[in-house]
Amino acid sequence: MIEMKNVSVRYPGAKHDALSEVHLSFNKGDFICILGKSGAGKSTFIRSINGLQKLTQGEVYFDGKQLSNMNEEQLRQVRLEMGMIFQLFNLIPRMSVIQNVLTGIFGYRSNFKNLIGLFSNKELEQAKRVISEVELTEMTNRRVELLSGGQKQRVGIARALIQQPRVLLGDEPVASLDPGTSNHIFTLLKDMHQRLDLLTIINVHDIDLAKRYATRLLALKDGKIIFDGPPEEFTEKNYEETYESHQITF
Ligand SMILES: Nc1ncnc2c1ncn2[C@@H]1O[C@H](COP(=O)(O)OP(=O)(O)OP(=O)(O)O)[C@@H](O)[C@H]1O
Repeated sequence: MIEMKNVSVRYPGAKHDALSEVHLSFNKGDFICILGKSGAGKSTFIRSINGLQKLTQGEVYFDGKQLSNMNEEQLRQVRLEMGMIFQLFNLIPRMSVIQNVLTGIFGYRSNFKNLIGLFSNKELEQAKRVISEVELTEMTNRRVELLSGGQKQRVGIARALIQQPRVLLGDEPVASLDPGTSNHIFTLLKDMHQRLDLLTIINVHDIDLAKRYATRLLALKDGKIIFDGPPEEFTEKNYEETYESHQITF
């Protein structure tokens, strides 16, 4: 479904690659968690998958089609098939839950309809359905700035789901949440993943969460993949290698 061939990213002026020679493929049904300490390249990795990040080298393919050969319209279509959730939710605070969720289908509609906020009954029904799937029906018309962090992230998930994606990407979606709420969000994500038969790829700091939910773990260090396998094979030694801190001498 997604293939990364020899992918590297180096930011302008940087001495090292943020992502270095990554060769991987992902299939429907994989629930992948990406581990790595701060700066390891996790966000760069996620953004490379949906074409948000320009590559320095290599190629990403979605259903066999090369992202770098696509025009803006084709890339927009690909991004509609890849829902994304974020650490800081990326919601519009003064708008209601349902208004935020409906922004998820802006990519399918004309700018004019988006501008005047004209939605069909079918679109409103779709929005209500995904809001109920994330258990927020009672909050449908509440402004999102009045919600808790966990509720905001559930709005973020509903906004991704209304796109009817085949791939769900998460860039540290629980990093701002407490452990109980993080666990609830992951339960919800795993449930969606199985019900909709998605490919899910999520960056996560918390190794316990990753081990509990992932079917496949990836660990990144200095932009390189240093582990790729089932969670039960991720050993203490792998952990130390992934999170090893560099000694700073003064
Ligand atoms: N826009 C940018 N311009 C220059 N350097 C960047 C940019 N974004 C990231 N980097 C650098 O690239 C490397 C990888 O960053 P990235 O954000 O992908 O890591 P990360 O693992 O997601 O970190 P964190 O967990 O702190 O979010 C880091 O050294 C970072 O400083």
